[in-house]
This record gives sequence, C-alpha cells and structure tokens, in this order.
Amino acid sequence: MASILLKNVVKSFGTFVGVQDMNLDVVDEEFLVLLGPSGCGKTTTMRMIAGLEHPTEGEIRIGDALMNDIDARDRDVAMVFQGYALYPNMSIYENIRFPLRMRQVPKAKHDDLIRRAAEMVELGPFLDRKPGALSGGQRQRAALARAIVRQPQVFLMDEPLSNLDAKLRASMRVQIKHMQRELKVTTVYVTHDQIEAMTLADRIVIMNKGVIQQIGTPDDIYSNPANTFVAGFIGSPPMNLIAGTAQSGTFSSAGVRVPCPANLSGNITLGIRPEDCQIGGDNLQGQVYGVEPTGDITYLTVRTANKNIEIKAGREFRAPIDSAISVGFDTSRLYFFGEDGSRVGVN
Ligand SMILES: Nc1ncnc2c1ncn2[C@@H]1O[C@H](COP(=O)(O)OP(=O)(O)OP(=O)(O)O)[C@@H](O)[C@H]1O
Repeated sequence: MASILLKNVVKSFGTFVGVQDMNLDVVDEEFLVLLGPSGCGKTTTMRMIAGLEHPTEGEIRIGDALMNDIDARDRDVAMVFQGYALYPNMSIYENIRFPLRMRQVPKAKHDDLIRRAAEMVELGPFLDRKPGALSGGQRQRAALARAIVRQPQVFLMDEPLSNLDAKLRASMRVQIKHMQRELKVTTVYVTHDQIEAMTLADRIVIMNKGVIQQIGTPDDIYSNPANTFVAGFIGSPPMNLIAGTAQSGTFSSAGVRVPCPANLSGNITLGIRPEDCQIGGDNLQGQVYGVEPTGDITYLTVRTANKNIEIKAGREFRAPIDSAISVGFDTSRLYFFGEDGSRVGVN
C-alpha cells in the first residue's frame, strides 16, 4: 500500500502543455477519481503515474520513492483500461495468472492467488472459459481480477467501465468500490462520468485544460464548487449559471432577482441548482419552454430573456408550453461567482 505524490508536475507535448503544474497528494488506501472533459489531461496524469509517460518537469513519488526514472514495469502498479486487453487464446485462469508469471511469483502460490482474485469478482465458475465466451461485464471483471491478483501498491483504472451498458456499469461500480475497500489498495481512477466519480471517490480531482480546478470529497465538490467550471460540470442537470449584476444587496438579471451579499457589486454570475428552485415564488419570472416527465422527477425548462433555467419539479408537475411561470429559489443555497469565474460568496 502506498501514497502517491505529484509535485509541480508538467507534461508538454512540443509546445502544447497537456498537464500544467500539477500538485496532488493521494493518501494511502484512498480512492481518488480524476474527472474532467475530454482532453483535460486525465489519462496523461495517469500514464505518468504508471510510468508510461515521463513528466517534462516535477516529481512523482509512490510511497517515499521518487519514480521519475523508474520504468513502468518496475513500479508496483496494476492498470485496468477500457479495453479489457485479455489474451483471447488463453483461458480466464491463464489470463489472471499472467502477471504472476511476469513477476516471477513462485508457482506454488499461483492457484490460490488466482482463485481468490476470481472469487472476489465472482468469476470462480468461469475460469476455464476463453474471453470470447464471456459477456462484456464478465470480461471486465476478468481484467479486474488480473489487476488485483498480485496485490499491487497502486491500482490505476482508466475508464474501465465505459464499454459496458448502463445497468452493468452501475453494478460494476459497486463491485469495484467494494473490492477496493476490501483490498485497501490506493486507487486512481479516470473518468468523464460524474456519476461514476461521485459514487466511487473518496476525493474527486476536477480537471480542465490540464489544470486542477478543485479537489474535494464528492459532497464538498457538489455543495461548495470553487468556480463556474466545477459548478457547471457537476450535477444533472448542472447548476444554472445566470450572468447579471449585483448592487446594494440585490442580484438582478432579466427576469431574475435575488438577495446577495451587500459587498458584491458589478458583474456577477448567480448559481442555483435545479433542485433548489420551487414553482411559485418571486425570484424568477419566465415562460415554460419545456416539460419533461421522467417518472419520479419532472424536468422543467423556464425561458427568460437571457437564458433557459433548468428546474427539477415534482413528479406531478405539468404546464402548457409558453405559459407564464414564477419560480422561487432557496435563498440559503445561492452561489455567486466573480468575473474570473471563482466563487465570491454564499448568501
Ligand atoms: N502523445 C501526445 N502528443 C501530443 N498531444 C498529446 C499526446 N497525448 C495527449 N495529448 C494531448 O494532451 C491533452 C490531454 O490528453 P489526455 O489523453 O490526458 O486527455 P483526457 O482528459 O484523458 O481525455 P479523454 O477523456 O478524451 O481520454 C489532449 O489535448 C491531448 O490531445
């Protein structure tokens, strides 16, 4: 088991900077998720920890040891990628065994280790099959078993569930989390799926354009977004961000009026989550633009002169398109952001 430290890590590709001055401290036994849009530098960060890319600047440590010049195969990490990368001609048993052979683990220990790893991902009955005779979820579990079989210091997982359908992804999430808790192996997991990040992570690192935007627990990231990027990235639908002006304790924008901290003035962006809006009230006046019943929640889109606002309404809510509507905001849950996008106060 081990901690991972990235200190002032930069990765450039020619003149393009893929990862900028990254500082990250992954605690021993932690499940850390790197989350961000395509191209934000998640995989590059992961590949540097694995030793598949070398940082242009900075230090990478696993435990206390400096890794910069250590080959990937000499770092005690196991990786799971989105493609399962199983050997098609080998049985699942032999596939799981592969890392034990590579690491020259004494043969006498193999059978026990393989069966224990297979048991953990519920693949015990499938060990004799070839990968082609397994479902996608079973293959992904075989890839996980192969990663855990030799109990590395660190697991690195890069979008391991993205090839699976939604139902299977949900059940594999639970399985991965359970397995990580049981094995207590420090884990770095890359995804662009916020639900995966929220459900799996002890802490989430949100990245954009090679820069860390915020590091925090899922609750913290959701409740206290550091800037408009994080606020607009997390949540489904994400936080409504409404540009307007603040003056003398009031924020206003076309059709929107809410109290704000008296010290705010000038161009401000208001943030309000869809679930913190209620039908009826005097903070927002607009027209119904869309009503989407989904069973438990009805999603309502309200049009104002400046922007469409997303609201989670009760399951029974229905209203004619284009009808006038008034909405109240939970004023204890308003967010304000300055011109550079960073958070400036909670009312
Ligand atoms: N070998 C390379 N040469 C040049 N540019 C690269 C190289 N590898 C990555 N990049 C660039 O660095 C940036 C970060 O890439 P990276 O793969 O880390 O993104 P990501 O966040 O993992 O994206 P995705 O979710 O799409 O996999 C991207 O703009 C990418 O085009």
